[in-house]
Amino acid sequence: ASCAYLLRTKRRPIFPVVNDYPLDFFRQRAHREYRSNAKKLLADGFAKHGGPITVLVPGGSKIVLPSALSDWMKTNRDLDHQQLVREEYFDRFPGFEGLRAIHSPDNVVIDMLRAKLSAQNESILPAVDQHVAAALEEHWGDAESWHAISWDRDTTGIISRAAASVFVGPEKAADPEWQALVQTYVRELFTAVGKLHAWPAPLRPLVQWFLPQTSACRTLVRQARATMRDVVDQRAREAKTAADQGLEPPRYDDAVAWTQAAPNNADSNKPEAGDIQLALAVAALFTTTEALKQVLIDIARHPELVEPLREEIRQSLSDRWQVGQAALANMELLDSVVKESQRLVPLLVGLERKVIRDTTLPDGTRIPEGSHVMVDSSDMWSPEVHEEPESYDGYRFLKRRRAGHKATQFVQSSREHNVFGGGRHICPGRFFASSELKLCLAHILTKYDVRLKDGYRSAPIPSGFYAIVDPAAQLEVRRRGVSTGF
Ligand code: HEM
Repeated sequence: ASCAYLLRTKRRPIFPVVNDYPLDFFRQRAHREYRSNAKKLLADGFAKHGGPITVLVPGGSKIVLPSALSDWMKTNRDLDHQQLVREEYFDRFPGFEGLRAIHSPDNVVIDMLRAKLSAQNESILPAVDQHVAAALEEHWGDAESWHAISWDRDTTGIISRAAASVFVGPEKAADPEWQALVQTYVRELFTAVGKLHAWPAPLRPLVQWFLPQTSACRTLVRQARATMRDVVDQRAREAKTAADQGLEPPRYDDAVAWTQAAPNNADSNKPEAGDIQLALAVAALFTTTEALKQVLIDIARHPELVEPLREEIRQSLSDRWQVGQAALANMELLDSVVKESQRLVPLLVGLERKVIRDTTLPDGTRIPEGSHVMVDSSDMWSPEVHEEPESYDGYRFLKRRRAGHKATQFVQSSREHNVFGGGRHICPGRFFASSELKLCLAHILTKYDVRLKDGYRSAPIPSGFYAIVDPAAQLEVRRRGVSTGF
């Protein structure tokens, strides 16, 4: 047994290990504690050691640094987020092209998001607004009596369509087949990644050929590529016809058009249009849907927030439902509510990086190449940062904003709230996520009442350093007697 232990321990951990137990030769207890008790492991570890710690996780170990080292992490070029995605999400496997395209060498996806989905872009908002309205009608219906929604389908469906209005454009945004394709891809891909992690690393390249989820991903990539080739070809034909007739070609304001117009479009390294669409869905769908789900649960649990939010939405959009960036920026209480919901889903770590060459902490400790590092996120629920940190206060960030604190807005990442990461890899989709969420919630709160099923208690499900919003939440809704506008 000790030989097994020695074989597994490739290198001695440089920081104290917080889940190393006597006689736990096969690390069963270490992994169990990590999976179900990580919050306490980290809290106790930092209290005891007062500095960086190591946590044993299935397949290896991870270094967690105190949040005081966030700025060091953000600016350190020896640490890389892309390498982490490459290794931890297996982006070289066939079928995972949608993941690979996020970090394609020409950076087409991230450059496009930074340029086109900034806080300034107004032109995309009407399409998002229109698709959110249509998706809500389709998924939540118009029954004026209380009825349960299908929790995952009827939240994912709205975010997916809101995003598609900007990602894939008018031809496919409302197409149920396309919606099913991208949603299934994201689900199968993340499931496949989880399954692959359960296998020893050397076997994964073989195992991936036999998992049903990876096989589904390969099929879906082929379908996405074929569909998007048709869209691109059709647009090229339209442009040619218009040019032949001396007319202006139709204009498109979506990710298909933006990436086609990218300077290196002719580059043979450029990912296919279908891969780009899948990449956008991989980055945008699960994250934003999780945020919507949690805020819906929190609003249902705090009905006292509903009227003030409705009033703020009414004032921001005016009686004519005038959607624009200024209107969204005026929804300060809503912004605070969404950020507060995000604060309490216990994502225990942030700024995950791979060490791509040996690096040195400010105190001189060397961290070797290949290490997996991240920072502790417990400032989000620390009594030193927040009053009554365990309780939900929708006004929390609004009050902090009015009191002159920094980084109080949803899109602002900081040491105390690093849910969007930071430094050169900071989430380039956060402005869009904010617009989508605000528009969804503006429609939902204006048109629907929401509540949790009587007696139902909901809590996020922790899984190691991460957590998912309650996947079985029972949300009931009813249509109010109000149409769009007011
Ligand atoms: C509430 C929703 C979202 C959350 C919580 C979120 C969170 C994150 C986080 C934590 C990172 C890693 C940053 C780092 O480690 O420094 C990230 C990266 C990224 N996000 Fe988001 N994200 C969200 C929505 C979106 C959306 C809507 C898009 C696309 C429109 C998007 C696109 C990306 C991309 C492309 C990256 C990779 C950046 C890079 O590697 O340089 N995200 N996101």
